[in-house]
Amino acid sequence: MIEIDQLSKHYRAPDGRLTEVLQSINLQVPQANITAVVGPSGAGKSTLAKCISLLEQPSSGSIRVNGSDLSRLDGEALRQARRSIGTVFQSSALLQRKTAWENIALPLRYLGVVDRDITARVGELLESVGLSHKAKAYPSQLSGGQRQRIGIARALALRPTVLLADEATSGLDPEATVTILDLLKKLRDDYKLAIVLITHEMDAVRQAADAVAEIRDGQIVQYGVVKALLAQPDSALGQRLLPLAAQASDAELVLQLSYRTDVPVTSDWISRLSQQFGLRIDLLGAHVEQVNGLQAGRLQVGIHFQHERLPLARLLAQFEQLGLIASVSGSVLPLREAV
Ligand SMILES: Nc1ncnc2c1ncn2[C@@H]1O[C@H](COP(=O)(O)OP(=O)(O)OP(=O)(O)O)[C@@H](O)[C@H]1O
Repeated sequence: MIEIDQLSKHYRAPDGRLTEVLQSINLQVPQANITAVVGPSGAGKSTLAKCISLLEQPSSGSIRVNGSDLSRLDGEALRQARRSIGTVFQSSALLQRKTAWENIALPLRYLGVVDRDITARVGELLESVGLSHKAKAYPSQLSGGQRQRIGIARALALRPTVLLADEATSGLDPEATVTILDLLKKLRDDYKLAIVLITHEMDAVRQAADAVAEIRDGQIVQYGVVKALLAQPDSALGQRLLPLAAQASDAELVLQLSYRTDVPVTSDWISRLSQQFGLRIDLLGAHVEQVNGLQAGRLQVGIHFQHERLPLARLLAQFEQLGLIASVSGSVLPLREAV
């Protein structure tokens, strides 16, 4: 488990002025969990990654891995501590003149592990990233996604409990991205890894993350469990996880809907509701996907009341029964009247 507590980082410019890059960051990633950190360019993601990978010392605050504070160490203690955190970056940074096998073996060689144990461990790692057949290939003979998988195997060589993946899928094609994200999920489950996934791609968050934190101007401005965010029609992060392009409507009431994650939504809900309450329901936009084995969806609908106006609370309750959480995003009626 990694616990980041009140982490701040500032840089001092040559003229003595301070630039506050991270301010009081709190983030916990338990074992067997992938937490994504998203945010716009310049928000502080790379600086956070450097602090987690112990390349930079925090100005204040702590970073604890399995209870021990790694942020105040130096020398041999720091070298030892680094082993509990594996890192993969955007470019897999493999040595070009060494084979995939030799690249993975490097951290073990530096540590003085005996040859027989290196052979066993590298074999195991190649298998866990699905590339046993590429042991003898050089990086130039591998695809971008395969290089990244070898980079992940190397990051895991010393059996870390935390894996930091900093833009690990940026620049990969969609197919390779899916392979890497599936691999991260498998490693999370097999090795109970706490994975910090730094990314600017919401697709990656949707496909792989259990939780997501949004960082802006050096601060965490939103945090949530992905499953819960997907079921919140009015959460900004949830909306970005399942972005929706909806057409305009002249309906009396426009509702945002999200699938509840605990009740399956039947495909005929529009006709059922329409018939039951004499409504015309226009589907203005929809984004429905499987997310971590769950059917997740965000929809926008326009409601025309054909007969009497149904009280809003009653209508929302009907949606909820059908497995849809609704919130009002537009109404031509004063809402008081609609209620
Ligand atoms: N060594 C440094 N000295 C001074 N300012 C720095 C230093 N490193 C980063 N910064 C500043 O800190 C802020 C955050 O930078 P950082 O690289 O962490 O952002 P980021 O979220 O990773 O952006 P991107 O997605 O573009 O990589 C930026 O305004 C940057 O200029």
